[in-house]
Amino acid sequence: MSLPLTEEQRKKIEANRQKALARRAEKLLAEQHQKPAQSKQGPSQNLPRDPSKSGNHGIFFKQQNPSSSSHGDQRPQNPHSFPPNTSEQAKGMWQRPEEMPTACPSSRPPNQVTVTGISPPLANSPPGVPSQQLGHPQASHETQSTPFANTTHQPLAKVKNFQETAASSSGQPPRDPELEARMARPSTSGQNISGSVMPRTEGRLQQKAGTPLHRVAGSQQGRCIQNGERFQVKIGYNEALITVFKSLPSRSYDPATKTWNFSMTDYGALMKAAQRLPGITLQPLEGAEGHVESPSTSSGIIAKTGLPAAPSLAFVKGQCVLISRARFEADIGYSEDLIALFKQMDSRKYDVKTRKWSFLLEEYNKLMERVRCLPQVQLDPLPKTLTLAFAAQLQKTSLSPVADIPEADLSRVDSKLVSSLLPFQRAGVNFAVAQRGRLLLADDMGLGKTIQAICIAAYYRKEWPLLVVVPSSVRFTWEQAFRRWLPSLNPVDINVVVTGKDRLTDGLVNIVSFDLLSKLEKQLKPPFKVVIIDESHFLKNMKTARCRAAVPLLKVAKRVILLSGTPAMSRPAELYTQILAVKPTFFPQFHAFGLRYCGAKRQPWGWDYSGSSNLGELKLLLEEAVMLRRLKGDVLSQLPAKQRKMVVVAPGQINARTRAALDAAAKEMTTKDKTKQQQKEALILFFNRTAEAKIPSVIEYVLDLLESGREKFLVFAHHKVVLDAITKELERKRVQHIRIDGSTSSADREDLCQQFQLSPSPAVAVLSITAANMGLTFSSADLVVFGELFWNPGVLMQAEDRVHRIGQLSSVSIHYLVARGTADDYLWPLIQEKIKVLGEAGLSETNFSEMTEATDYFYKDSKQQKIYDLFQKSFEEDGSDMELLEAAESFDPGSQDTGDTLDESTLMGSPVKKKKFEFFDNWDSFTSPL
Ligand SMILES: Nc1ncnc2c1ncn2[C@@H]1O[C@H](COP(=O)(O)OP(=O)(O)OP(=O)(O)O)[C@@H](O)[C@H]1O
Repeated sequence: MSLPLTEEQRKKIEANRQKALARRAEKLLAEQHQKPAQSKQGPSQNLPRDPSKSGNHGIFFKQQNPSSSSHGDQRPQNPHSFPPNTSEQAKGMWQRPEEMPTACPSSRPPNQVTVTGISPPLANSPPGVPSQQLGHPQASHETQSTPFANTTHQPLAKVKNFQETAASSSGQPPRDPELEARMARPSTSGQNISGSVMPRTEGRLQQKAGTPLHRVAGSQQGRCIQNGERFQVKIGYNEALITVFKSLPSRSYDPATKTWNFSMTDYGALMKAAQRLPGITLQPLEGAEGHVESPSTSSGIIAKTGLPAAPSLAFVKGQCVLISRARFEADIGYSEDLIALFKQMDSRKYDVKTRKWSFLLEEYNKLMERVRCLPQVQLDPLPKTLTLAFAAQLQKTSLSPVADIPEADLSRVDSKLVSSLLPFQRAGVNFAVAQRGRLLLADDMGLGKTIQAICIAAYYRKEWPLLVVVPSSVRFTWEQAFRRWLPSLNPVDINVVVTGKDRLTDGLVNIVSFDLLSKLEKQLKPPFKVVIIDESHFLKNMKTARCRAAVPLLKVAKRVILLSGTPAMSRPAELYTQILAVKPTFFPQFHAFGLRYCGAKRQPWGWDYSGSSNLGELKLLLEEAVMLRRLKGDVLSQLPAKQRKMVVVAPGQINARTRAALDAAAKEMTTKDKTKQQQKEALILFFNRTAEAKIPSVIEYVLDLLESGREKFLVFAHHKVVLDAITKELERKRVQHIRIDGSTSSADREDLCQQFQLSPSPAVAVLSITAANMGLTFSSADLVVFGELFWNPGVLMQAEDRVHRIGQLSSVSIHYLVARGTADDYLWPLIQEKIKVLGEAGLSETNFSEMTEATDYFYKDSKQQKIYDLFQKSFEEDGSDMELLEAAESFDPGSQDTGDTLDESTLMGSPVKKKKFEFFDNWDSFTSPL
């Protein structure tokens, strides 16, 4: 009597049984591999029928691979894209060569062999062999020579039959039931092959469909490794696996490394076979997981129907993408015919890294014409806009990697302006003229977009009146710039629109803010022919009133000069309105633009355009026909180390009570019979009132800078009340900032300074002119804003040098905010005068008046002269500084009897929406012309 088996023994026996089972399966595979002919005629009715007996002589059909496109669902989504006479092919019907459409020249290269009479099941393109998706040149090469002849795939097909039967009956829906139904013609044997009918020879393998094979204990693990255009399998010895290896046509054994390697054409087949071998775990190639089809795909269909496995009737879909000024790429999955066609192109190039083919644009039309003759291929053309923009390259009239831009004739423009243009600015004007006065000038901040825009506009002076739309904080700066650069323009012809009651067309040059423009929309008829839009990214949102007012105006204008250092802060969608303004015909509908460049996705709630796609191509298109962008680093050698700019801030923002208080203080200073002390007190009051009056303008300017994408900058002010107001506003808007004033301890100063220096996100350093003008390094910023002026230029320059110091790699921009009708009227010329003197004495290397638009800022009438003299005298006397400093520190507007408290509603309220600047940060990492 035998003892009952222990649990352990039972397990061991079961494991052995499974092993034997597996061995037998592999043996069967091997036998079938070695005797394909017999197996076809053997007892199993499940095996693929011999096509030579099926009346399919002279078969020639195109390869399809339902999963070969790189665009998701690769099944023919648009039946209309097929030529009608090829619909049979699209349905998976086999065709004789003589039945092939003859309208198109054969896309097969002359050396391609069409094997007749043989249609082995998994010949060169087994359905589901994923390597075909990879567009591998070698794959195409190999498969061309013996398109359908390799019968050694049959055992693999058998493996598939066995495996896929299980999978397909395990509840997985077929990938394309329609296609499956079309293909499932009755087999000649009349045998309906279902998962439950298995070859008798498989013995125990005749398990019920859906019953998975058990993995045996002690499983073997290996991995696939890419090796150039082939891949290698690293795994220990396994008989069944070797059998599979030997069944693959591209196999090669390297005795040195004792490893097998294969062409990518066999990757999918191998992985599938390996997946089903008990005890074998093969780690796929990195990034190639998706290339192994699920067992329910077309190969599974063959297993079920018992049809002679046909070469796959794959449908490949893709698109053309521009990759340089001269070349385009076919972004599409593998198709043998397509590769054959590609190889006929003289300018073809294959990129091993991306596995994509590219061609010169001059071959574009030829290629597209021929691709149209491949019914299983849908290669979407380049957008029409691109073919128009690159027409010269398509017609082979220009293949230069950079656009040739002719020198514009600027003889009609003021010579003062023309002679001041830096070389890159001159190139900018040339580009604009070459674009017939329609462009987006997207130079980095501080590169002098203003001087270029004025020059471009002046080139079209005959077409004026000119409209200049700007953020309200810089209206007067623009006025000054016109005065400075176009001396031929009579100042009375410059019309700065300040209120909704002003006329928009009063001047030859009309300067208006975005917000007023939308209010004065009705006055835009007849339309302006020449328009400048400063900070054109303000138009990025089509839904805003400013955009609705500006875009129609720009579409009909003859010349459109858009200026922005940050045309898009985060995504390509933000560029749309600006492109529309410059080139209204390019993408008249946003959706087309969104599909191509915004990675548009359909969501349950509608389309999502917040992504990005084909950015390299977008960059090329913009550079060719819309935009010019230079970064500071590109032109650094042409830039001065410091660029100063006087920003005339809006007097309209000084409210009536503050204005009255200012006027009263000014009157005090000029009233006769005042003692020296009384005059000084009046001067201090004037200075303090100025601080108070400037607060809304300073805040508006700072917020405009943030909205324009300025990430890190310093704001200097003198009065505590101004510093308080700025920090309060930054807190309100949740903008990161630090503050250093007289009350900050030395230890804290260093910490705060470090915080600012290391901050990766936008940050503002709010600093006291007198308490933070030395000993601190803020070299991570390249912009300094002076919200207030200070009478001592030495102190200002020291403050400027917080950013302009060792560690600073860029040219530094300095903006001085100057308010008309305030103490600034006197302080600014005073500062310039002092610097001039210092310069003459060799003590200062810079001259403010040469660096700014302020040359004619100061209008000296007798009263102003008197005040100016008083300022000059007071600040030159010993001790005045101290008095003023103390007075400033103790100044509290609430305690003065003006009744003026800071009303938050008067402060600029535009929220700082977007701080991170990503899209254009990466601009230069996109494809650049070859
Ligand atoms: N060729 C030049 N000659 C003299 N000064 C110049 C020249 N180009 C620019 N500047 C000065 O450089 C400063 C910055 O120029 P501008 O304000 O036009 O730059 P921007 O590109 O518009 O910058 P942002 O984007 O910050 O507005 C101004 O003070 C301007 O006068």
